[in-house]
Amino acid sequence: MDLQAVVDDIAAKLAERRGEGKVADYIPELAKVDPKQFGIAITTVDGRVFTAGDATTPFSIQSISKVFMLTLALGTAGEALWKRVGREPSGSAFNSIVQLEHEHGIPRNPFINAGAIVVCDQVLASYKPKEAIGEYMRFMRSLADDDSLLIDRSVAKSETETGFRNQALANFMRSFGNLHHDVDHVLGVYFHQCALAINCVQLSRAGLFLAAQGRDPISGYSVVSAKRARRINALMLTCGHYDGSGDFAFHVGLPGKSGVGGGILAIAPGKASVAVWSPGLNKVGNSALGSVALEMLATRTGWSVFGA
Ligand SMILES: NC(=O)CC[C@H](N)C(=O)O
Repeated sequence: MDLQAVVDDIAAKLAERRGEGKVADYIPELAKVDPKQFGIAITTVDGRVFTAGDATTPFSIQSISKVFMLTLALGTAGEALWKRVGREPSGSAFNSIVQLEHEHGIPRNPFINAGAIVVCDQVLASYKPKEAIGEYMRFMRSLADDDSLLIDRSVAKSETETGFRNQALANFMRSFGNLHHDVDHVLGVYFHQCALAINCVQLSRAGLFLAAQGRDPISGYSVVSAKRARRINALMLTCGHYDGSGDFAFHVGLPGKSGVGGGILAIAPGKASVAVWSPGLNKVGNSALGSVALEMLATRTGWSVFGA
């Protein structure tokens, strides 16, 4: 299959739809991003890279970071993490608080904000806040095979100043005893992980271990066990798009994780890691054109985990 022709065709077909959706504006710094951008990058398990559009323009990783922080937290806490966070789709918005009261401060899954905040708290059991961010950056640079990755401090600051909802979630969980560290420290780590600037090429490279049974097929480095990679993919499939997870499985059929920066990481197990980016979001907070692009890709490649 000519994957370069596939991504070129997707970018060409979506050219006139650039700007669809609504850029996240609850984080003031993200509201400044030009919505008419679109990029796609595929890194295959045999190390080939195919790109089209704005594939090397950096964007804010936002919630896609939750996949990588979860990987780090499972590395330090192992299965004990699952006592503090569930593995069920929430059927609610990414920043919802409603289930937390009924479920005694235990978030539904690690990919909604409440769950990701618990994951940060878990990482702080092993590292001081600055070290936790340092460890995350070391991990991301090594996975992306790119030492130039940086956190966008203006995005982190913007979210620190306006993250009232996340503060509410963190304080609420603390009241149930499911947050063990200082709320400001936990959120400091969370906001900085979300503020990582990354482009489609770097992101598709960073996710490659999930397409290759936990092992980076290019460096040969074992990131996680095959079982853990499979389980992270399962969580991405069921919970990676919040209240749009069912629809994403229906249309695309790949484990995926979205972020309000407009990026989506999708994993085609045994085949490739794919990153798409377009800042305009649909009503559940997932990239509008990014979702369409991945549906086109899945249709053209037959890569859906549910069959061609
Ligand atoms: N869905 C997202 O990407 C949300 C991440 C964002 N940093 C927040 O906490 O609101």
